[in-house]
Amino acid sequence: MREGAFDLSDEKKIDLIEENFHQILHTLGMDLTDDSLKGTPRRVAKMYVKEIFAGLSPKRVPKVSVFENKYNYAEMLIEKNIKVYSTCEHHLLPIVGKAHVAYVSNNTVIGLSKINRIVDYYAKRPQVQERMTRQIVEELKRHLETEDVACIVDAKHLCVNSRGVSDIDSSTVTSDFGGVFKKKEVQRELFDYINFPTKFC
Ligand SMILES: Nc1nc2c(ncn2[C@@H]2O[C@H](COP(=O)(O)OP(=O)(O)OP(=O)(O)O)[C@@H](O)[C@H]2O)c(=O)[nH]1
Ligand SMILES: [Zn+2]
Repeated sequence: MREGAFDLSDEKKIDLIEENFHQILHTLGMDLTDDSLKGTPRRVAKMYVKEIFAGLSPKRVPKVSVFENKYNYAEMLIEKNIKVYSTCEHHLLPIVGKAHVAYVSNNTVIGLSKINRIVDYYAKRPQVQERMTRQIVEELKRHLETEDVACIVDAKHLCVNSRGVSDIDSSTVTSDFGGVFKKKEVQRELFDYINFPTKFC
């Protein structure tokens, strides 16, 4: 991350990005007096700062309370099919997919939704999938005070699916296996749970 980037307020960032997007669209020959286009530079700026790149701001890191594992639950816990909406940093096109996160408690547990929130926080940046996968695991290791954390991400990159090589069906799988998840038999158990057909209706 560039030094000093956090010194600017969100409002200032939106103003500057708006100006630059105005210039980009103008250069492309778009008529920025047109009703439907004239708000676009500011809309894009707001979307970057407040939505799709909101995870660049450390003040938005999810607050995670940890609890003692009073349930004496000693097996792996998996939060699966977590939605991933991210943006590839090479082309600024969407990355859309699912993350599956697992951990084995070292006497510490966290609220389930915090896992989804951590995934979302690191997704909301210009990303590469490999880095995002590792960041999710590192953040959870820190809160849970254990190495026994794993994350698998399966996502479609629109920069691959909709332009360039234009391969609509391909997706990218990344994984990070910490501690006990380095063992093949533990990974197999994790894959079985992920592939378990969860149907509620
Ligand atoms: N490793 C990795 N590569 C990615 C990710 N997202 C996009 N890419 C790739 O980053 C590469 C950027 O390569 P360049 O050759 O600089 O870009 P380009 O000329 O537009 O490449 P093409 O996409 O092949 O047209 C492309 O191969 C993308 O598919 C990611 O999350 N991880
Ligand atoms: Zn890309």
